[in-house]
Amino acid sequence: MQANKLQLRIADRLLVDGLDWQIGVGECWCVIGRNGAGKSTLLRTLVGLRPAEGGSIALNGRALKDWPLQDLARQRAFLPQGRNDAFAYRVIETVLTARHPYHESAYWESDADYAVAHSALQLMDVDGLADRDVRSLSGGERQRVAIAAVLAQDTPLLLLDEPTSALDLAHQVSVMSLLDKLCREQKKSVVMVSHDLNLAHSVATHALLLMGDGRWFAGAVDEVMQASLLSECLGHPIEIIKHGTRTIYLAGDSEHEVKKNEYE
Ligand SMILES: Nc1ncnc2c1ncn2[C@@H]1O[C@H](COP(=O)(O)OP(=O)(O)OP(=O)(O)O)[C@@H](O)[C@H]1O
Repeated sequence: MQANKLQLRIADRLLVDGLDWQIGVGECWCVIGRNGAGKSTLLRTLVGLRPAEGGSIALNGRALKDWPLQDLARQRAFLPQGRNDAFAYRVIETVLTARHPYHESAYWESDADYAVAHSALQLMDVDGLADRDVRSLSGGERQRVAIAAVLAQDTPLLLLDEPTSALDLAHQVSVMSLLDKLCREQKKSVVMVSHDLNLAHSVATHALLLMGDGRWFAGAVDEVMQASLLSECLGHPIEIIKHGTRTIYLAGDSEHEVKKNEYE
């Protein structure tokens, strides 16, 4: 996926200005920024759920707006930030809806669709909940079912808005290692929003920093996830500690606050 001179605005605020960005095969991008910086707006624009205010987006060299919806649904899957379950669907049914892009004329899901859905639920450690009403799930269980649906859509590009929100520590780590595996072994591309710098750094190959005033920085994680840039981006001092091969990000002393959030 490629963004050219992308501009995003909401009301009188310029969120992203002139974004030139290429998401390559097998890359895992983490989008970082303060609350309200425009991360979800960017993901929703990349998915095609809202128009850009300027510039263009292309997928496999073809403008996003020129893709038929069914074809697009075979190329990219989206995990939005929140869910509101109005109806009493079973868990397996919510995951099976992700297989609709593959139904040409068939009305019912095939055995193969069930197999894909169950295997996605297993990967997320929620296969035992397949027959439960989604409205009865805990927040973390519901989030894992939603990620299972994204996996069952089986697309080369995954756009995930805070995939680890509501997950316990063990499941945060297992989701990150699964994303890492999907990128490395299956050459999927991932774009995820995360507020957890350590988790993001553990899996991301690249990072996009949204500064909240239209400016942005994109590049390989170690180029972009630097203390000074992150501190400015997040409006709070960030310290970096090297521990063996690991890089650990810590929130610094707030007495030395970097720059107040001007847009809240
Ligand atoms: N429909 C809308 N009407 C007015 N303002 C909106 C609308 N949608 C989004 N905004 C504003 O646009 C800004 C960007 O929102 P967005 O959801 O993209 O932020 P974010 O970076 O994802 O934040 P968070 O970290 O809190 O999820 C916010 O200030 C938000 O209040």
